[in-house]
Amino acid sequence: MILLADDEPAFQRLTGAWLRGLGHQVEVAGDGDAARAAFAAKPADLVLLDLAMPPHHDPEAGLALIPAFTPAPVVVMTGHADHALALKAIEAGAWDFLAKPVDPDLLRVVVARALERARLAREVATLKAQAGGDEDMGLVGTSPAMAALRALIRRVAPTRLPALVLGPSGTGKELVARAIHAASPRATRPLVPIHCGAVPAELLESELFGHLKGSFTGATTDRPGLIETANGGTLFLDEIGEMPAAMQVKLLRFLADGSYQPVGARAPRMADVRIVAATHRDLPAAVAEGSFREDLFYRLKGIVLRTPSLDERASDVPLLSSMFLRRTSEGRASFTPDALDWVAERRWPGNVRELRAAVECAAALAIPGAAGLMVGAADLAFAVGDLPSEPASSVFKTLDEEVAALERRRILEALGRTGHNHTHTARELGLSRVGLLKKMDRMGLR
Ligand SMILES: Nc1ncnc2c1ncn2[C@@H]1O[C@H](COP(=O)(O)OP(=O)(O)OP(=O)(O)O)[C@@H](O)[C@H]1O
Repeated sequence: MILLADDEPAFQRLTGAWLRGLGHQVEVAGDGDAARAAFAAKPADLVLLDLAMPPHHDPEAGLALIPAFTPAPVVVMTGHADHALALKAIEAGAWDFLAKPVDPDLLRVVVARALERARLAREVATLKAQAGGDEDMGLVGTSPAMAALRALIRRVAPTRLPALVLGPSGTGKELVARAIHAASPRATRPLVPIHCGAVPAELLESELFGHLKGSFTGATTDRPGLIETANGGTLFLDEIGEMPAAMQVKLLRFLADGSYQPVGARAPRMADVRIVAATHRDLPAAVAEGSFREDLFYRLKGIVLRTPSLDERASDVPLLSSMFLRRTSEGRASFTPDALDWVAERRWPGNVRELRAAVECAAALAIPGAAGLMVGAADLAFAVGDLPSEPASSVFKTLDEEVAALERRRILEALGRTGHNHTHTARELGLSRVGLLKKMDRMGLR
């Protein structure tokens, strides 16, 4: 189906007739809002978009609309002299452009190419999902707990049910959300993550639902929210337990009937979005103490998936460690035999995230020897701060070298803890963000 978004009735009739004559189904929308609503109700395979439509008649507003149709290819229609605008549209994600008045032969070719590209993208995504379905779905581990988790993901993925991922910090809840999306029929559409605790409460509504121009100071253009961006796909609400009470009500409404209201909009809009939420918090306890709405909890918990702590799947630790080492060193480093025993014996309260940071940090600190880059137990112990002395594989010649190694270690550890968030890392280390970035540049860590 092709969505033809243009406000001129004569153009709608003529172009619509050409396209139908070529055997396509056509849906017509006369302004930006109608185009979005039509796409939300039934995502088209291709969008033909006039950039200057009501109510703004402003090409910039037209450009801002383009991402709303992801992943359908968008062909923009511009005036003959509007080459610069057409190029801007391509930069904004449009697939191609047609100059008005549209030449029917060119229209036929451009439409056929765009539809073919959409078909190929769908095919690639389906093949990827099928191939991934037989493998580890991005979740490394052969323990029974991981096998059970993967089996549940495969059963849940094809449904529309909301999923709630619970488990301690650093156990792969976000990976589970990604795996559900990738194995679902929505895989060709976007997966949009948002960390509910990281966005200030007063901005969260506009971030999720979008806003209209002029709805508050600083709202200089219409801006789609993450729900609109995720249309047809999946919205991952990370740390749902941090969601402010006022937003919990609005989210509940969206979960109940798929409707939401952008800030400043008069009428509600609809979107078809699957929700996957996650938290390391005890949500039933939050419900019991009144900080999380009970009705929202029951809506979210369509299916509950639990990510096991590393303690519950200790047999996976060596496999995960080897995988992280291979990835971080691009296959150039290996563990000495004592290293794998060491990782298997140690407790990992920060779970996979801590293990990953330790391996990456040890690999970065290890010094190549005659046998290549070998990472030993002492390097790992040094990396996690279990050993106050220097790594076994290195001998510092000068105070500067020792200070540099310490600096590097502290930065890598902090990056690991904050999930590579530069602002949080800088704050933790008492540096300015720019100062941290400069140091990382100097150390080749970016
Ligand atoms: N089974 C796994 N296989 C490979 N990598 C994993 C696995 N589980 C976790 N990881 C890695 O561990 C890190 C933490 O994972 P993730 O962010 O998904 O955890 P989380 O449970 O969402 O944490 P938090 O509750 O702190 O948000 C990531 O780097 C992720 O790639």
